[in-house]
Parts: sequence; C-alpha cells; structure tokens
Amino acid sequence: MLLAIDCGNTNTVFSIHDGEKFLCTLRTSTEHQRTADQYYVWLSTLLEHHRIPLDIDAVIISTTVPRVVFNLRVLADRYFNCRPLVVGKPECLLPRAPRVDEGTVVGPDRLVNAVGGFDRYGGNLIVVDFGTATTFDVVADDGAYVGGVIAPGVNLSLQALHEAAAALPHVDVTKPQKVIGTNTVACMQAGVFWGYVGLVREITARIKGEYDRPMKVISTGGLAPLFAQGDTLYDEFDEFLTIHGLRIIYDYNREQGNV
Ligand SMILES: Nc1ncnc2c1ncn2[C@@H]1O[C@H](COP(=O)(O)OP(=O)(O)O)[C@@H](O)[C@H]1O
Ligand SMILES: CC(C)(COP(=O)(O)O)[C@@H](O)C(=O)NCCC(=O)O
Ligand SMILES: [K+]
Repeated sequence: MLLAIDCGNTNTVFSIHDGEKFLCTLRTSTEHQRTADQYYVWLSTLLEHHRIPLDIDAVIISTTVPRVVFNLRVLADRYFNCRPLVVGKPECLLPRAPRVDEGTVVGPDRLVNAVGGFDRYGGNLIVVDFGTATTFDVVADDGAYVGGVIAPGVNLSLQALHEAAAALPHVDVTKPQKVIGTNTVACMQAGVFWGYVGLVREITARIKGEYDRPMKVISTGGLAPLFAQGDTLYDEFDEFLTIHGLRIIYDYNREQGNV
C-alpha cells in the first residue's frame, strides 16, 4: 500500500492508498522536530483504530517545509523498508515540467495540485489552495504548472491583526451575515471574510483576463467551503486534490520504471 504525505506549513496529512482508493486520511500538526519513531507510534495507533493493516511498501512526500524530510525519510526506511519519492527532488519525475522563470523553486504542493487538477479536470485551470498561504496555481492546456499567485492565508491574516494590534483579540474566521460589524470581533471577521471573497474574485478574474482561453476554478484546503459563494467563486471544491495528485505522481514514476 502507498503512504502519501502532504506536509504544509501548518498541518501534515497522511493518507493510505490500497491501489484502488484512499482508505483513510490522518492529520497532524507540522513539526520538523518530530522523529520517525514518533510518527510511527502515531500512525500505527490510528491505523489500528481504523482497522487498516500497516503493510505500506511505498511512500511519496510533498512538503513545503524542507526540514521535515529527514525524519520522514527515516520513517520510510526504518519502518517500511523503502526509499520515499520526494516531490521536487530530481529523482522524482513529474509528468510535465513547470514553465516558470529560471532558478525558481516552485512549492511542491503547487506542482502536486497541478498534477491532481489536470488528472481530474483537464487543463486550463486555476487551483486555489487555502493553506497557511492562499495559493493560486495556473495549470496550462497540457497540464504544466505555469505560474500563479501567493497571498497571505486566512488564519495568518487574523493572527497578524491580533499580534500587531494590542486591542485586537484572537478570533476564528466565520462567515458574517453582514459587513458592518457592531463589535470588535464582528468587524475583524467581516474584514477578513469579505476581504477574502474579494481577493479570490479579483485574482481569479485577473488571471482569466491574462489567459487566452476559458478556465475552470478548482478550490481545495480546509477553509475553501467557507468561501464558496454560490457558484460565483469556484466551479468545484475538491478536498483531497493534493493527496490525489501525489498518487498520480507515484503511479507515473512507477510506469516510468523509476520506483
Ligand atoms: N476544516 C477546517 N476548519 C477550520 N480551519 C481549518 C480547517 N482546515 C484547516 N484549517 C486551518 O486553515 C489553515 C491552513 O491549514 P492547512 O490547509 O492544513 O494548511 P497547510 O497545508 O499550509 O499546512 C490553518 O490555520 C488551519 O488551522
Ligand atoms: C506558497 C507556499 C508557502 C504555500 O504553502 P502552504 O500554505 O501549503 O504551507 C509553498 O507553496 C511554498 O513555500 N512555495 C515556494 C515558492 C513558490 O511556490 O513559488
Ligand atoms: K497546501
């Protein structure tokens, strides 16, 4: 079975694929100090709880935090006796090379989103990923990642307000019914929520304006459903797009005789 690991700056997702489908998806906070032994204790306990056998023989990793790779490699080697594929490393093949400025190191999560998006929806896409940062990934007609946009994440914006302004509390994002807030929390929530709706609408509209043919907008990430505004912001929400992309990249490497 394949273990696909999607490690973002806030959370790390582990998902087990049995060759036909993903059996379960587990989430832990991202901490580069976590050792292989700690990962294994956590993973084996939860898999036992879900009654999933721990017969993993392949591992693929995408991470936006380079320092976690060492311990994840040890996990794969020590407990599953395999060498993991790490997206972005030269030994991990991608179906299409990104077309970006020379020397640019694109976030592996964005390359994976492009692959997952192209497999599910075809080319000419904008993938909006609501993570620590909110990224917009443009996927060309042939499936290549060709650029995009990086904006501050939703929770990061709220946290920045709290940290920089003495009188502003920590608040969680929710969808306010109105824009005129009549207390501090409501004012902050309106600023971030409606500000984000505007950000997504403006950036996708401008990308579509710069691109030479119609595009589909696909959203992913835990907060994406909160920002769905009827059908006006995205065409589809796909919670597991990144994990799906990892599986496609693993299969591609196997087909190429690379693993
Ligand atoms: N279902 C959810 N509901 C509310 N907040 C969420 C949910 N999923 C993720 N978040 C929050 O959204 C932010 C981004 O999380 P995540 O998508 O895991 O980021 P990353 O991929 O960068 O690690 C974090 O602050 C996280 O706590
Ligand atoms: C933009 C990101 C920080 C998003 O990471 P995330 O929010 O998923 O943790 C990550 O994709 C990254 O570090 N990118 C490198 C620069 C680039 O993609 O151009
Ligand atoms: K991400």
